[in-house]
Amino acid sequence: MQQTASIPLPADWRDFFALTKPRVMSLVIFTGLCGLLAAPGHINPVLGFTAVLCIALGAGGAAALNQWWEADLDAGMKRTAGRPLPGGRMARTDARDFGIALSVASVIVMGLAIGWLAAGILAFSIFYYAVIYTIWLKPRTPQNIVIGGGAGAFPPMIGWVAVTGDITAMPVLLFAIIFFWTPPHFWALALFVQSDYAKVGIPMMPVVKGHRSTRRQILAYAIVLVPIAAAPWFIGGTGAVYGIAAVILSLAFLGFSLPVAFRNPVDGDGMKPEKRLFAFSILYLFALFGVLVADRLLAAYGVIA
Ligand code: HEM
Ligand SMILES: CC(C)=CCC/C(C)=C/CC/C(C)=C/COP(=O)(O)OP(=O)(O)O
Repeated sequence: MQQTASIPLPADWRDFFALTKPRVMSLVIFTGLCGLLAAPGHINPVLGFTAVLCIALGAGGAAALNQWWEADLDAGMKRTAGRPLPGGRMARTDARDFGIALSVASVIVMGLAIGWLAAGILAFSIFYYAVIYTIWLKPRTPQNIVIGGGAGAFPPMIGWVAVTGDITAMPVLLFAIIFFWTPPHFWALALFVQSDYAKVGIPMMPVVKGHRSTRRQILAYAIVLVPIAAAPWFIGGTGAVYGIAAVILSLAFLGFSLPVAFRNPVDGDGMKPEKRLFAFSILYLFALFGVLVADRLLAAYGVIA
């Protein structure tokens, strides 16, 4: 519902910053930066910085549009009730305009400074998150984050394409890694904030199919992630440093998923395995993409073949 002008709206720059979901987007930006640094070829550092800035602005803009659309839902959940819109610190139209401005600016600057293929993928991922996921899938299907997860998987591809100008097997594999990582990442969290989603009628997997089915699906995605994460090495796109680290990290991810998969929680047990899996999912992606870049730098400086 639109807030009335009589309500004081003391929004300052901190509220606009919060609207970009900076903590979540830090990993989105990091994977975009790693895609750019791991790509073969050279990009002028100023242009490289511009490309990453555009990914950050686009992701932040999409996050603002997500919160513009979901202000009423966010007001109903403990985890999100303090955000700038449900907190009553910002007019809803301001969030919408801010989101549109960031999104449009990011795509135009990316197109003019870097290239229109990277800009096109950026525009599509903004549309994917703000419209396909937020407006269409999220309120309709428990597969919302499986399909919608595609939006968050594009940033490394955008970074890569900013350097090379074309889409090859490697950026597609980087996309696939985040695509298969997203369900265990999110469902681990959904298992311990399930009552919040149920309260506002969002059909997240644990709410619709129950926790047992969600747990088994987490395991299935964690299993598939092992070969997918190692695939850049199998196809010769990286060296053994990445390959071995990818296998170890992915087996650890599987190790964190196993206790979640076969657990039957009781009230008040703290949901520790689920919380550990969620925390490790974030560490996993930071580490995997970090090693991807390290592997490339080691090869570039002749430390490894
Ligand atoms: C559709 C896909 C996804 C969904 C539904 C999802 C959902 C969530 C939610 C609800 C949180 C809790 C954050 C909060 O309290 O506001 C979270 C945290 C987080 N997500 Fe995701 N996520 C998705 C994909 C991604 C992707 C693609 C990335 C990065 C590549 C990512 C990175 C993070 C990080 C870093 C956090 C921790 C933020 C913190 O420390 O507070 N997520 N995610
Ligand atoms: C370049 C570009 C556009 C990148 C987009 C990156 C992207 C899609 C990230 C998804 C991560 C995210 C904030 C999920 C939150 O889900 P939610 O919005 O359902 O969570 P909530 O319940 O906290 O609102």
